[in-house]
Amino acid sequence: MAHDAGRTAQHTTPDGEPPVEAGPIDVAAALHAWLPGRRWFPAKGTDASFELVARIPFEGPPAPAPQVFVDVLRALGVGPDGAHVILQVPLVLETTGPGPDGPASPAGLIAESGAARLYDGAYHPAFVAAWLAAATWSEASPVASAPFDLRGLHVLTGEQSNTSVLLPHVAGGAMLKVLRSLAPGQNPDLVVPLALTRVGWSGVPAPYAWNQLVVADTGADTGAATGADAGAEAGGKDGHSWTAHAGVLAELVPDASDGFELACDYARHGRPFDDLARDLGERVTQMHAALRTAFADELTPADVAWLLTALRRRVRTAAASSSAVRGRADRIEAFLVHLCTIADDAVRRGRPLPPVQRIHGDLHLGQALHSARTGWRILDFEGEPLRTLRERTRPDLGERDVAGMLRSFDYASAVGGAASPQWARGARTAFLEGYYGAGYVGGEPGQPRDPSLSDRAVVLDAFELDKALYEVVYEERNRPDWIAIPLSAVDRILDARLGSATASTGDPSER
Ligand SMILES: Nc1ncnc2c1ncn2[C@@H]1O[C@H](COP(=O)(O)OP(=O)(O)O)[C@@H](O)[C@H]1O
Ligand SMILES: O=P(O)(O)O[C@H]1O[C@H](CO)[C@@H](O[C@H]2O[C@H](CO)[C@@H](O)[C@H](O)[C@H]2O)[C@H](O)[C@H]1O
Repeated sequence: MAHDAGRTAQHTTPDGEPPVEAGPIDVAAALHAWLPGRRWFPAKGTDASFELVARIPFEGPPAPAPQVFVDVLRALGVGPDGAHVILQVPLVLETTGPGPDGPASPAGLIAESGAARLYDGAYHPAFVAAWLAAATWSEASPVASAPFDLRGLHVLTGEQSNTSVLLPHVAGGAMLKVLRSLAPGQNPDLVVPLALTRVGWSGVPAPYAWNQLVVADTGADTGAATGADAGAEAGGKDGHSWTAHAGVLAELVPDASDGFELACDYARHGRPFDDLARDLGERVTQMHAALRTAFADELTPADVAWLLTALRRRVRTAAASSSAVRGRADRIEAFLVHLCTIADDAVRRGRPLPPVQRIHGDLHLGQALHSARTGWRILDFEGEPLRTLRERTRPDLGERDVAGMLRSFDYASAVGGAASPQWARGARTAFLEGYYGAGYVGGEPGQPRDPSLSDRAVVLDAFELDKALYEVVYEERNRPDWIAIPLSAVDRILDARLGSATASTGDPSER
């Protein structure tokens, strides 16, 4: 996008160029106070430090309309293994009122001083209008062009890693997802749904439009917002500048319920979730088939040794940040040795694992929307936010997604307050029947009928354990009150495979 150099001449760089003319508002100080309290900030409660990587202006109506820009920040030491995380903060600075696109929601106000107001762009129609005008639109999207009808703009609240903005009147109804963490190159949350819709799978909301940021990490010019072709290699690092997908506009799924809220509600009222879980299992099978078609070049034979190495590495990562995980390290290692024996045995008997393939990577009930009209739709292909992009997009066994969903039934049972463990057991079995089909149905409760699926059951246990360990770290950082949910799952899985332990850590509060 060619930006309006006249209007955006105040953009800045970390090297001390003049800041956006924010009047009396010190943007850096305002962000420093505001960011750590955001749900999408990667490490709550830490005294994180930030550096401004780039300030990127968006085109918009001329002054005195509000200034629209994106601050790209490096938050230090808050990412996987203490790495830094690059954050995107779209901002709107009003100096003489809201401007032609209308007022922002007061919930988006970051700071004010005199007549000047600084807003989180996701809450401000000036940012959304500028974003839509700069976007690349997919061939599959309904016709949409400026001026956009932004009536009803509404930012969703909830447990989100990004920020979703409901736009009921854009392109017949759409959801704009502002990605908060940026990683150079292609973002799977755009590329995967685009590829799935292009192979004709309708189980995912179709992406309508997207934007990319070109970030100049050093030097005088800071970058530009573009709607580059998502099908083309998005570049990544290139000398001093790099590109990253920064947001996606997707088809709105109307009248849909969030899968986690729905399941909690069923659990709360003691209503079996089995039928919905079975349908969801079928949907996930279809998703894996569509992913194999869309990413056929990624199908590779599973390498058991590699899988084990990856599991061990992830256990180490979890143990490094959680004493509760460290206290269970010996039993976890014993479980991995047990897994190794079973895997070797399966290979000897001519029952190798299926090939690895592109998967969802962070599948749970909150990533599934249910509507009476279209059944289950799957969302959010970004992978686990605490992992590196490379790890998140690596081909893997479909069982990782299956295990993610199984963990979610456990969470729904705990959070919804199911009266009996049978609620989660019923949902698990039905989901597995839906996923594995005839090979699963008719076995002992919770066990597959087809013996070759027993090996997969061990793999499922391993992935459930892996996910529960990830959740322990996730909950420690985000919802410490919920840590008992994954920790008790860790103990349950280890006990079931190794026999029960008298005390894993000695600290009952950790169980
Ligand atoms: N296309 C859509 N149609 C309707 N609701 C959606 C759509 N996309 C997302 N949502 C809602 O927004 C929530 C967050 O979306 P998600 O993609 O999971 O974001 P995050 O990465 O922030 O977790 C979902 O749980 C769902 O309730
Ligand atoms: O949806 P995100 O990509 O932001 O995923 C992260 O946050 C999830 C919570 O919102 C977290 O999921 C965990 O909690 C869910 C209930 O809130 C539960 O259904 C999941 O099974 C559980 O893993 C997810 O792990 C995290 O990556």
